[in-house]
Amino acid sequence: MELRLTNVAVARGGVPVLSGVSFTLAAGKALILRGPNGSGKTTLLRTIAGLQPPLSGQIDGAEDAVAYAGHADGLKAMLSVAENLKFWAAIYGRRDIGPALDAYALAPLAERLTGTLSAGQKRRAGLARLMVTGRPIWILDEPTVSLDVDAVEMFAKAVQTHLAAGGMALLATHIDLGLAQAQVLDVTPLRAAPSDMHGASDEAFL
Ligand SMILES: Nc1ncnc2c1ncn2[C@@H]1O[C@H](COP(=O)(O)OP(=O)(O)OP(=O)(O)O)[C@@H](O)[C@H]1O
Repeated sequence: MELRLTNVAVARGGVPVLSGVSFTLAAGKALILRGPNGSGKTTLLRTIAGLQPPLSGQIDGAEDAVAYAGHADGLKAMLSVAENLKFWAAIYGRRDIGPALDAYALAPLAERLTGTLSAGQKRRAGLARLMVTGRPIWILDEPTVSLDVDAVEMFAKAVQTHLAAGGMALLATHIDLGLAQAQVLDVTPLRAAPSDMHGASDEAFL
């Protein structure tokens, strides 16, 4: 199994931000997107995750294979950590949340409402979500925001374990996670967009 992008172009707010993106990600491999703020990393990741269509080009291997962790943690504030993880596991027809709790040292917080967690604790619970999905391709947008040094290590270990089991990871991050298997893709924006983008938005809720 592999993820393949062929000549993909993406837009945000109706304005093209990236074009000509091609790569292949094989089982056990990671790809790190690098580029300045606003260069289109999030837009590309959202497109691969199926949250918006590409402008043009071909994306193969993503359908039913992707678990996405964007800027939001994807947690229900009024559910506990364990309830959130069980909810996500159930969506993907799974039950076991033990390894995810262990990987992110969440057992002591398992019964806490996620709305009462610190930012870093929430982020750990949000990342643990990916593990319970059983999906092979993890798509992660700035996953280490709010994480302390120990939590970054937990995350790097979780990704390494996922890759070692034949999974794949696509990450927008500026942190060195020590992923020996990682390729780096430098994202170059088509043009400086802000002046073109007055009032344009493709989000239902901002
Ligand atoms: N909801 C939106 N509606 C319209 N335009 C948007 C929206 N979100 C982002 N943009 C614009 O799209 C372009 C690409 O943004 P994107 O978030 O993909 O960049 P990024 O590389 O992920 O940036 P960062 O490193 O700051 O997270 C930017 O010019 C941005 O201002």
